Amino acid sequence: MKLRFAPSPTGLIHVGNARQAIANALYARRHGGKFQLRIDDTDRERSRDEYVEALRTDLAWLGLGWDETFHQCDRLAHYDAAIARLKESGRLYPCFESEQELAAKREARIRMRKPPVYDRAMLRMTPEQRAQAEANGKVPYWRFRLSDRTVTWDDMVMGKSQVKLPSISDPVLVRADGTVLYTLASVVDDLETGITHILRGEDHLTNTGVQIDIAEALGARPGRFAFAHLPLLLDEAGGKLSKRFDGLSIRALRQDGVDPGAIVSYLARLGSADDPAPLSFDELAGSYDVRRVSRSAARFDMRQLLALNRRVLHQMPFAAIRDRLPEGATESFWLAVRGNVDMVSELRHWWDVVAGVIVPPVQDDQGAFLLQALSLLPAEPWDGETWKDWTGAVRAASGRSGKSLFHPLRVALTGEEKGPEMRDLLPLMGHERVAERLRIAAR
Ligand SMILES: Nc1ncnc2c1ncn2[C@@H]1O[C@H](COP(=O)(O)OP(=O)(O)OP(=O)(O)O)[C@@H](O)[C@H]1O
Repeated sequence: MKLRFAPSPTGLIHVGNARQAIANALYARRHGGKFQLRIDDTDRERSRDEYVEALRTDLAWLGLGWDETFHQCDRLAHYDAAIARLKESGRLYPCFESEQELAAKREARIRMRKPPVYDRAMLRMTPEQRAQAEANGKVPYWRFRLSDRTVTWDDMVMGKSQVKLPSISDPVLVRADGTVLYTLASVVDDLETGITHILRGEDHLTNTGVQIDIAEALGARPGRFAFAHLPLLLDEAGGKLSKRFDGLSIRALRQDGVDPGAIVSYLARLGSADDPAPLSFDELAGSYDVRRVSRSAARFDMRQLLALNRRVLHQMPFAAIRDRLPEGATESFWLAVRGNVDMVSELRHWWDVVAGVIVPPVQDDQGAFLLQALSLLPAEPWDGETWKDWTGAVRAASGRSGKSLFHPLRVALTGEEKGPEMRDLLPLMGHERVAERLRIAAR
């Protein structure tokens, strides 16, 4: 068994693309198959090396390793061989119509209330007419003659699926400059590199009908591939995601400090019968079933992702996050703050609170109270009991309790209204820092 993720390097991958990559990787892991990363870079105008680099980095960051990888551009000779075979069997035929001619034909068909399907005029050309066109300096591009049938398959997500080939225009597979189009290159690679299962977005449904026909024209047996078409992921407003706007790119989520494990957990189960839960890749793979993915479009919801991110961080051991913590951060720091952060990027602030410099806000009318609290601050060493002992003494001396006791102290020491337990933070801050902040806040 072998699966593949085959992005075109035309932009930063977004959560929709990542959902497909994750589905393929989980399916492969679940069933002991291989996972291939194929770079679909035959469109030289839109493909960029920096996006190849970016997508490798993003997939690796998500923890999606691959067993093999290649660029379509390195396999041009294989596509040429397939093109030669299809020409020989008469399935590829040369065309000379210009864009304008085709547009005019389409309009005419629409006016006659006929479907705007290519009329195969070029298939009826005589050899003399072809020779004449070429003598006039025209260079042909090549269309694939689709079979006159309805292609059906049992889709693992969409169920019984079909594409009526007569209602589709014969696809162009070779441009006039001799370069191959994705539609053919993809089939050649899937056949020659032993792909068995194709999980991809439902934007490929019609393509699948066409590609099954091409695969069979190249000698593949019917049913050679198993297919699953996952619904497209929409943004929160129900709009289409695009590699051109990078708001929901994996890169942006990474820069915002979202944990890769949370992204994978979220996207693996979003729009399926299973609720997203903070699970490791292996745990997700253990129960992964693509048939449980819903047929309707799923919406990406940032709040749900952040809620999951919080749960992932909450249970994360120090060793797993050490590299992403601010320099010098200790295990006790992590254990103190992990239950209170939505994103890794917030850790910088909490590290400054316990080990750096923050400027606490001046609190009106609290000066005397804060100085009184300062005078009762115990000497070090401090531990998990110090906060309780200290505030107990402050309560007795000031007569305050509840919010009026704790709130001014928390704000003076952390600059925040809410946050991790003060009993955990206090020993990390140490006497000198605490005393200084009380003094500043009391001014
Ligand atoms: N919004 C989406 N939700 C889910 N899957 C998507 C979405 N957009 C693309 N995909 C899937 O991502 C995979 C990678 O495809 P591809 O790189 O062609 O993405 P694309 O975003 O459609 O890019 P391009 O605009 O360059 O064609 C395909 O399986 C495709 O079906």
